[in-house]
Amino acid sequence: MPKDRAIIVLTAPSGAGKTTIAHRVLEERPGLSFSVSATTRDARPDETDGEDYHFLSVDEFEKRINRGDLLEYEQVYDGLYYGTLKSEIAEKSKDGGVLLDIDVKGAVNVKKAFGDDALVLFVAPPSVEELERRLTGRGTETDDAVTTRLARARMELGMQDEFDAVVVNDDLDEAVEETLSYVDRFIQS
Ligand SMILES: Nc1ncnc2c1ncn2[C@@H]1O[C@H](COP(=O)(O)OP(=O)(O)OP(=O)(O)O)[C@@H](O)[C@H]1O
Ligand SMILES: Nc1nc2c(ncn2[C@@H]2O[C@H](COP(=O)(O)O)[C@@H](O)[C@H]2O)c(=O)[nH]1
Repeated sequence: MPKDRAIIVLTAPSGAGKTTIAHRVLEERPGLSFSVSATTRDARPDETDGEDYHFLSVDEFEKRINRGDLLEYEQVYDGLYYGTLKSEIAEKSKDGGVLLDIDVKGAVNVKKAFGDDALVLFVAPPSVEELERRLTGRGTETDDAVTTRLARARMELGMQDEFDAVVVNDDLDEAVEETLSYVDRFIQS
């Protein structure tokens, strides 16, 4: 029987490919909804406010924290805030399931909050060298930002055993298939 509430989290070091996998999973499973996070970073050229993120000022983000609107939040890189809005989870988790694309510490907090109602998949890059190639190739970060993200990645890779399963994103199609099989099993469990 399908679950009453389903929270699926893709977490990974920056650049491992979780957003790419998340988009493919949402295309393949249209019943799932995406949890649109709030952030204080600037939108990238291909990003849309309200679809990829809710882009907020620091002042607005801090007001939301003080109002208790956030399920979890982190200052992930360079003091930028990223967080999951409770309002994104409340209905979507009951209505076909919700997919979160969040950092590793946030994923630990979501698992603590939701226990068996949450499936947390760690997306691992095939190697740190490939992670660096992907981050550099994406062209969205400065060289300094790539260095910061890689330093954090080394710590995050050491935490992969804390999650429900690890999907190695080497061949993208295979990683998407593996993710879908975990998602389907979880939703039906
Ligand atoms: N299997 C793959 N093989 C080669 N390139 C890939 C693969 N998966 C993703 N990429 C590429 O790697 C880059 C990083 O992917 P993506 O933006 O999805 O990572 P991310 O984990 O969501 O990063 P962030 O946490 O910074 O948002 C993108 O340019 C994407 O096209
Ligand atoms: N703890 C949370 N982390 C989040 C959330 N939304 C996104 N993220 C993570 O931040 C980094 C950087 O993202 P980028 O889009 O600037 O490359 C990445 O690991 C995201 O997964 C959130 O709501 N909470």
